[in-house]
Amino acid sequence: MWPFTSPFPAVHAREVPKNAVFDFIIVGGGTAGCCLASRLSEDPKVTVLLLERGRVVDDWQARVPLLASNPSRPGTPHVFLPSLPMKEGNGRATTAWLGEGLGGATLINSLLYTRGISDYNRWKEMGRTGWGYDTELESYFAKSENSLSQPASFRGKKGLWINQTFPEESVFEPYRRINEAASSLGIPYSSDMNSPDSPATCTALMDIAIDRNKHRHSVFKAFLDTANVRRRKNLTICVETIVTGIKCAPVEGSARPKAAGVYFGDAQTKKKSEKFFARATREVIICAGAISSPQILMLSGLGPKNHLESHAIPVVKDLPGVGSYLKDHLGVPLMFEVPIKDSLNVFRHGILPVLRHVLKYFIFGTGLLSVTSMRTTIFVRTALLDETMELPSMTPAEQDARNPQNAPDIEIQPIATHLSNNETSPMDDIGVFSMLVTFLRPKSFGSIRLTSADPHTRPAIDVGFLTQADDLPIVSKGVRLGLRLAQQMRARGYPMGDLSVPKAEDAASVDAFIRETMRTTYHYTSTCRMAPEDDAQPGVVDDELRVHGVDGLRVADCSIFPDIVSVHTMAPAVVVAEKCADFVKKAHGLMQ
Ligand SMILES: Cc1cc2nc3c(=O)[nH]c(=O)nc-3n(C[C@H](O)[C@H](O)[C@H](O)COP(=O)(O)OP(=O)(O)OC[C@H]3O[C@@H](n4cnc5c(N)ncnc54)[C@H](O)[C@@H]3O)c2cc1C
Repeated sequence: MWPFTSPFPAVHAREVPKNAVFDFIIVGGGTAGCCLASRLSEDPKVTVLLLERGRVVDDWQARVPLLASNPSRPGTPHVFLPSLPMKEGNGRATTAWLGEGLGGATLINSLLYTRGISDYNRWKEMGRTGWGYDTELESYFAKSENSLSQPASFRGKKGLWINQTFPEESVFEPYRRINEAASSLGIPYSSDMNSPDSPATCTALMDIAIDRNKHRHSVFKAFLDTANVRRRKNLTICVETIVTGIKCAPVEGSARPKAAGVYFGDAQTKKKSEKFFARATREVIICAGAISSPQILMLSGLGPKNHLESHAIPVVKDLPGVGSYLKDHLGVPLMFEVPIKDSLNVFRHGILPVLRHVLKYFIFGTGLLSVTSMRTTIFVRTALLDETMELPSMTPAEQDARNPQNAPDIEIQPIATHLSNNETSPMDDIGVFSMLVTFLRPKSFGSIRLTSADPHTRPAIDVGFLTQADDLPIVSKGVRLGLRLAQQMRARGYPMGDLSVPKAEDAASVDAFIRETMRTTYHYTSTCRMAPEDDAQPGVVDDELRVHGVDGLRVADCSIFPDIVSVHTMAPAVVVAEKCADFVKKAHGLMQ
């Protein structure tokens, strides 16, 4: 039992034998990569190499749900990457945050498990065969999860990845108060927002990926459990290793090159001159996330021709879609002063609250440390709201969560702390409650571009927020909904002072506030879209995630989303991996 468990069986780049050969090589041991490595290595006859840039992080702090997501904690496996200046955001940058370690973003994220339903039916309407929700993806969601709280038959009970709800939402008074406020505006409550029968516009208690011991259930812990990995002699996990490119070799008698293997090196930049290569006899699958997957493709000569030539990278295949359609959910934080006991900042007020919650966690598995900072949420299709931000009664057709027309376009995420980007803030010492007004259906898109042909240099991130005119009015309505919720909370006697809100509620003041405060919510997608090459926004992979024009090469992570989903992106990333595993097994005659 932890802390006496044996160390995780991972190796480093220089320990992989020279000219090693594997059936499958997976690039990136993040959310999708861990799941895929687990599925492919279930078959002892195939060999799998998983290469991950970050470390194995499995100390006690990494297991405590709340602590692990604190970037100021030394040892948090993450990187911050400032974006390019936002043209529509007064030239400010926003900071992308990535989890870098075995488990990827699930090492540091809020663990909220949201499926999205109509999103996949929209993908199907866009022409993506095999990606609708009901008959095509629901079983994959169920396969990966073990839902401890939700009884419905479409929720998985035997999967490796545990999630549960925490009925203690009232730990923070504002969470209970905001739900009451939403209800007073006519927004219905859903007991399982992942149900196809839930109203699409709703408030909900979230499912959170936390195990029975109240430990963070990252995909690393779920899919690559130490004992399991030890038994799998056919799975090699290589960490602190950066993949620098894919070798695409010509194939005799074919116009299409084949992915023959992977170049990699030590992720420590000081040792970057050491170079290694491993050969893949069957496939290479890139799971490096929506920021890095397009970077790796471009470094390998797969991307927009002119861009590759500008970095003197020989073009293997002109793929204009690589990195070209980055989508993300922009967030606008509204912040209010509340009593300190109702805020996570209570931890900064003396040792007693800290001791109380540490004891509660380690003795009973309860208290603030046992859950991440979010518990409830509000999803709204703003077109349904009237001018006063109230929701007139919805028809059954308007509530149908399967219908893409009904997908929410705004989420109001209640968070019991401030959302200042500064390392220290005057708001550290007072009670703060934030509503992160999150825009779920952007038309705007940005891009990922190389800044150098050196794989150790991070790419340029242009988030592209609000570059399409249709987006701002919806974000503005979302902000006004947030302000109306605050008004309702106050009207019911909850003391809230304004800390960061628009100066006034007229359109100009709200728009100015949005431009001054908008930021990423870390849901990067669609940089290697699943779409045909001749799509209006050219695709990178086909409906079975194979890279156009190259054999033996797939991409499987959030980058392949044909369009961003209107929920959080962790569970959808896992479903992409589950689906990819079956594509691969089928293609190589490995289906049981
Ligand atoms: C702070 C934060 C909070 C979030 N909260 C939630 C939430 O509560 N719920 C939710 O649903 N979503 C949340 N998200 C989003 C969600 O977690 C991610 O969108 C999703 O997990 C990404 O999965 P992925 O497989 O595409 O990429 P990742 O999980 O990012 O995995 C990519 C992996 O590839 C590795 N890699 C990259 N480049 C290389 C290379 N060159 N060589 C080798 N390895 C490489 C990386 O180190 C990483 O481990 C959050 C994200 C963040 C950052």
